Amino acid sequence: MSKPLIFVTGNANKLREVKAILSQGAHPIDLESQDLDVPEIQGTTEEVAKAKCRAAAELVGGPCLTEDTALCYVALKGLPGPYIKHFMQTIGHEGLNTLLDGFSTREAWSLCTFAYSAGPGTEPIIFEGRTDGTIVPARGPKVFGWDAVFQPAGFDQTYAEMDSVEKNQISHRGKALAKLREFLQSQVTDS
Ligand SMILES: O=c1[nH]c(=O)c2ncn([C@@H]3O[C@H](COP(=O)(O)OP(=O)(O)OP(=O)(O)O)[C@@H](O)[C@H]3O)c2[nH]1
Ligand SMILES: [Mg+2]
Repeated sequence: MSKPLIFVTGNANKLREVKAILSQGAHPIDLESQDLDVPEIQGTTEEVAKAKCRAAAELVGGPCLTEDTALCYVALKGLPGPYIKHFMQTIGHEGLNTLLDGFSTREAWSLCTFAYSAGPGTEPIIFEGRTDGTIVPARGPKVFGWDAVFQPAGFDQTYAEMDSVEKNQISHRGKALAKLREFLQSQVTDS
């Protein structure tokens, strides 16, 4: 390869290890690094939610709304959090339970984050709703995400066992939507 390959990273330790390995062998790879600010969806629920909304606004080319849902374990200081989708797809309902084996608490909270952007380049506004509960062996229909393993505090049913009206009244999403609705309605003018 004539031109050096650009490794986009701001991490000097990564660069050192990658350079060391790629410079070995019959065809050493010539690397250069550039510390560029590229989207990397990792961080707090708020950071992930805002990044999603910014990207969506660019694609939509105007005002838009996004929503990101997190499932946060007390024992894991809030993880899996915004990464719950990948956890759910990989380890399923059973894995979401066994993940907590050996910990002293199975408490969790579900967190919904709506993000509204007025358009590309404008900072998203966040509306959050949180419901505390416990992770339990799956009960009820397994039609929506991790509904079957989340039992809200003060109830003896999982989200999956509740009817949708009851769930919406107490859910993370229901609480976030109440705030979002107030905001959106306050934006409406009579003109
Ligand atoms: O049991 C559940 N009760 C809920 O109330 C709920 N809300 C979302 N989810 C799941 O949690 C992950 C979030 O990921 P997520 O926010 O990125 O959503 P998504 O990728 O499905 O949609 P979107 O990103 O296109 O809006 C996904 O696996 C969703 O299926 C829920 N599961
Ligand atoms: Mg998603």
